[in-house]
Amino acid sequence: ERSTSSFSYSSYHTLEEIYTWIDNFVTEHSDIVSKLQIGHSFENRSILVLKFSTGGSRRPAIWIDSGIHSREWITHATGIWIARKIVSEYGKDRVITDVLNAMDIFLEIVSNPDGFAYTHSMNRLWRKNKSSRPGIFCIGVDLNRNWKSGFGGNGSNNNPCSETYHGPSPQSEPEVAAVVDFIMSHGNVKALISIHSYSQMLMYPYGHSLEPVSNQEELYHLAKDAVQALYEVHGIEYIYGSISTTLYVASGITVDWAYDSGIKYSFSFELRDTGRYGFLLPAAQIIPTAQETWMAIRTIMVHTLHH
Ligand SMILES: NS(=O)(=O)N[C@@H](Cc1ccccc1)C(=O)O
Ligand SMILES: [Zn+2]
Repeated sequence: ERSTSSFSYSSYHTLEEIYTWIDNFVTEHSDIVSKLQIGHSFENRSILVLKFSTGGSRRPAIWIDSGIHSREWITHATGIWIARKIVSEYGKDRVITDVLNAMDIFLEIVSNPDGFAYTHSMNRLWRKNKSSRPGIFCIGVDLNRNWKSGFGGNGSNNNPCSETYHGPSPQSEPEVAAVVDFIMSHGNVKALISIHSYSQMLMYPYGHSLEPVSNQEELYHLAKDAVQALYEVHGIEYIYGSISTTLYVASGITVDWAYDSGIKYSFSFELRDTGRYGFLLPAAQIIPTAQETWMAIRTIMVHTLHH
């Protein structure tokens, strides 16, 4: 269809519908949004990033990704809603206006397009990407275990048939390499937010070790404030803390790589719910989830702007 006005933000969508929405969204908001292609997936689908910018060149930036695990459909839906929220709040909400007058925002809504397409076609609960290699008869690498920091450590698996298979080497997967290349060449990303589901948690590094990061106090208090802002929207309670102490040890994860690459405000969300529906969260919860998640992300953005 020609415009986003017929797009339902309270429904789940296919890859094709999301990519069409992206094109219409960029056309309708070309003054502030542009579409970047940062690479191709294993099965040769485009890897797309929305850039929100009000000018300048290579401004400090905030990176947000969703959908790294393809079955976590609430995260893509939240990413789409957040894209629209950013453009609707610019010029209205003082905080977002200040953020966008000083920083750029990059939003990668479908970080695992092959896996996402597969959840619509063959297996709703597929998690990994769809890479295959000679002599290995299980498909896919866990894109949240393929990053360099702590690669191959505890909380990742060397078995290609495992759901947490880390892949043959760090950044072996094109979906990870594309993000690493983009963020490293940009060189001015100040915050990274990687969105997963489910468990209702807001976490920060490290996942691969129990040792606290240098700015642990700051991240703890920022997470606390973000979770409070989230709670005030619909009364949903999140827990927060470092990944390894709050959830479990996980190695080769996005936020550990980001942190070790100098992005000192790196967070990972686990959105709704706590297990009643899990990955099959009803569409009726998309907008409430996005609304509350936005308030937490907004809290992180404004802290990043001022520090
Ligand atoms: N989304 S999930 O169910 O896969 N859980 C995540 C938990 C997680 C999220 C962020 C960093 C490390 C670990 C996972 O990758 O295991
Ligand atoms: Zn996940």
